[in-house]
Amino acid sequence: MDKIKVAVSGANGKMGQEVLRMVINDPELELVAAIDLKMSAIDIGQVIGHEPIGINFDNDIEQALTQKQPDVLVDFTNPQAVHNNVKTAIKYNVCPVVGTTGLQAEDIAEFNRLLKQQELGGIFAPNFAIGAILMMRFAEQAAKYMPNVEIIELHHDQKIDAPSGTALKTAEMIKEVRSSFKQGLEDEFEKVPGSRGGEYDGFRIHSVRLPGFIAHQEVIFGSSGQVLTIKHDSIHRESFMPGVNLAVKKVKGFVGAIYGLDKLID
Ligand SMILES: NC(=O)C1=CN([C@@H]2O[C@H](COP(=O)(O)OP(=O)(O)OC[C@H]3O[C@@H](n4cnc5c(N)ncnc54)[C@H](OP(=O)(O)O)[C@@H]3O)[C@@H](O)[C@H]2O)C=CC1
Ligand SMILES: O=C(O)C1=N[C@H](C(=O)O)C[C@H](O)C1
Repeated sequence: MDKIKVAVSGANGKMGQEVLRMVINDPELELVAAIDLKMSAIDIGQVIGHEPIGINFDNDIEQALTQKQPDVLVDFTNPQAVHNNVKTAIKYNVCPVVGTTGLQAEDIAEFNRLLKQQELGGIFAPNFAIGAILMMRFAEQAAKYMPNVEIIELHHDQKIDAPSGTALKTAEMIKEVRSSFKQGLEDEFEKVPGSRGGEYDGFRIHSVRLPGFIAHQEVIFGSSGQVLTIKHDSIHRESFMPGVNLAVKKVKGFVGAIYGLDKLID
């Protein structure tokens, strides 16, 4: 069987390096391009404790994709870079597997349209960790019975976007099953602006950013005389790799955009 040819954008980032290791260690996959800013100054082989690879591209996604003709582009960059990367991938018939967060519903809709035009599949997953996917599913189930809810997400202090993509996806899933209403007192006021967090469909999302954290989320449900907390912790970025690996292997099997890894799991 032919190996799946994989290009990685954001290759020198925290997630990108983990993806390079995962791809290199899977005999069914072939790493063909590592794309990042200032890439030519870096020995990416050394960065990930591997012999020199010699497939570095300096943020020239077009050159990387035309020269190396990958089957799949895995993108872990930032909310500014991801649009152009995805559109370029689709233009060159490369299936995008995107972990980058900060995308809006309109972006996914546009990617879906472009993917369908080219008869390609694409996966856009705010969280690739199976534990986080279960946490979101359990929260969705709980919200049917306990509609008073708040989300607290906690991440490392290098994270650009807030709330996290995971918190937003959780909120969207809760909104689907919860009758919309505003929680708390009508005349509630904040003595320190922002102290009650961001409001989404009448409930609150809180974002904590501190060194020491990787990626964590609690979904807290309260009702009369009881509290239910559903909590997930990614304590290493390895936690995301089985999900990325699954997405890389499945993305050529359908047409259009899938939003959320839960759609690939029974
Ligand atoms: N879906 C999931 O399961 C997960 C998603 N994420 C998301 O993935 C994204 C990346 O996270 P993380 O690895 O921690 O971030 P990092 O900042 O560590 O990595 C991002 C990398 O992308 C590079 N970059 C910036 N612009 C471009 C571009 N135009 N082309 C190629 N590379 C570029 C950056 O370079 P430079 O530093 O020089 O700017 C950096 O090396 C975030 O959006 C985060 O929320 C993170 C973890 C899990
Ligand atoms: O930036 C991160 O680190 C993470 N980002 C994703 C998000 O925004 O939900 C996934 C995970 O939480 C780690």
